[in-house]
Amino acid sequence: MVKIENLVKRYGNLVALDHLNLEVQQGEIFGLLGPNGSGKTTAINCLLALLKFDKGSIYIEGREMTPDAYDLKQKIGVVMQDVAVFEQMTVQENVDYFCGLYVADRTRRKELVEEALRFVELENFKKMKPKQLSGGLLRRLNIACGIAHKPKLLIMDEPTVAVDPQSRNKILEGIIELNRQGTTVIYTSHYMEEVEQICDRIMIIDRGRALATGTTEELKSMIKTGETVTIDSIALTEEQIEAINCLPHVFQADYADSRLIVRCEGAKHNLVRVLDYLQKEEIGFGRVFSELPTLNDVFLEITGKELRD
Ligand SMILES: Nc1ncnc2c1ncn2[C@@H]1O[C@H](COP(=O)(O)OP(=O)(O)OP(=O)(O)O)[C@@H](O)[C@H]1O
Repeated sequence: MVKIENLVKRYGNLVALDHLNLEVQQGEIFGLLGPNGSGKTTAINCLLALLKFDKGSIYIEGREMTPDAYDLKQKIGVVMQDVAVFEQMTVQENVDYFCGLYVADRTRRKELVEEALRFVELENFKKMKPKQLSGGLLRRLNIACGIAHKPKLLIMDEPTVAVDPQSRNKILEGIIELNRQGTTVIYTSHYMEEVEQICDRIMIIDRGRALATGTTEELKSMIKTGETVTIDSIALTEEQIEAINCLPHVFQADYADSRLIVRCEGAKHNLVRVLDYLQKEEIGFGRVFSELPTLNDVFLEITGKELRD
C-alpha cells in the first residue's frame, strides 16, 4: 500500500533521512520506532508530500505521491504529534470542518461526524470548545478529526505523547478497532511498549536510517540477548565481575551503582547459574529480576545506546 524507496532528506548539512526504504502492506499496523530526532516526523511529512525531499520516491497504492495527488490524499487520514484544532469552534464543528475537506455531502458528513465522536467517546463533549477539554480528550478530538472521513490509510505521529495512561489505552484500543475495520495504519512512537502492543510489523529507525524491520519476534530473534538478569544492591570486585562474565551463556556483565546487569543468550537456568555463583562467593544482594528481551535490547545491541528516554 505504501512504498518508500531510497528516501534522502537533508536540512542543510543534517541528513535527516538517509536512504530510507519502507514498505507497508494493506491491512497492517506498521510501527516506526525510534528515539526523538531519529527522523520519524520527517518521513511522515515526506510521505504526505508536505515536505520536499532530496532523493528517492514514494508510492501509495502504486501511484507516486505528489503535492497535488488529491485523490490519494483523500484516502489518507492524519493525526499529527501536535494537536491541531480550531479553538473558536466546538468539538463537533472541528470534526465537521476536517471531515468537510473530504466529504461535501452534508447528510453523509453528519453521520460520519457522529460516528467519529462516538468512536472516540466524545459525544457528551460535542458542544464544548477545545480549551475546556483535558489533554487526553483533546488528543481524542484530534484523532476524531483525522478519522471521520474513514481513510483507508491512517498515519499517526506519536499520538500518545503526554497522554494519561487511561486515555493512552483508549487510543491504542481505538487504533486496533480501526484496523479491524480495514484501515491500514502507520504509527510512529518512541515508546517501545505501545509499538509492541499494537503493531504487526515494526521498523526501528535511528539517525534517519532503517536499522531493522520485522515482527516483534523477528526483531528479538536478531539479537544475542535471550535473557537479562538484574541484581540490585550488590557489591562486587573486578574479579567477581569477570567471573560472572565467564559463566556459561553470559556474554556481557555490567556493574554500576550497586546494580549488576547480566546479559545472557537464550538458555535454561541463566538466573540460577548467576545466583549459585553469588551464593558460593557469599555475596549479599537485594532485588533480583529476570527479563526476556525487549525492543530496547534490540536497539541497544544494534546502536550501543538506549532507546528509552
Ligand atoms: N525544519 C527543520 N530544520 C532543521 N532540522 C530539522 C527540522 N526538522 C527536523 N530537523 C532535524 O531532523 C532530525 C529528524 O527530526 P524528526 O523531527 O524527523 O525526528 P523524530 O524522530 O520525529 O523526532 P521527534 O519524536 O522528536 O519529533 C532531527 O535531528 C531534527 O533536529
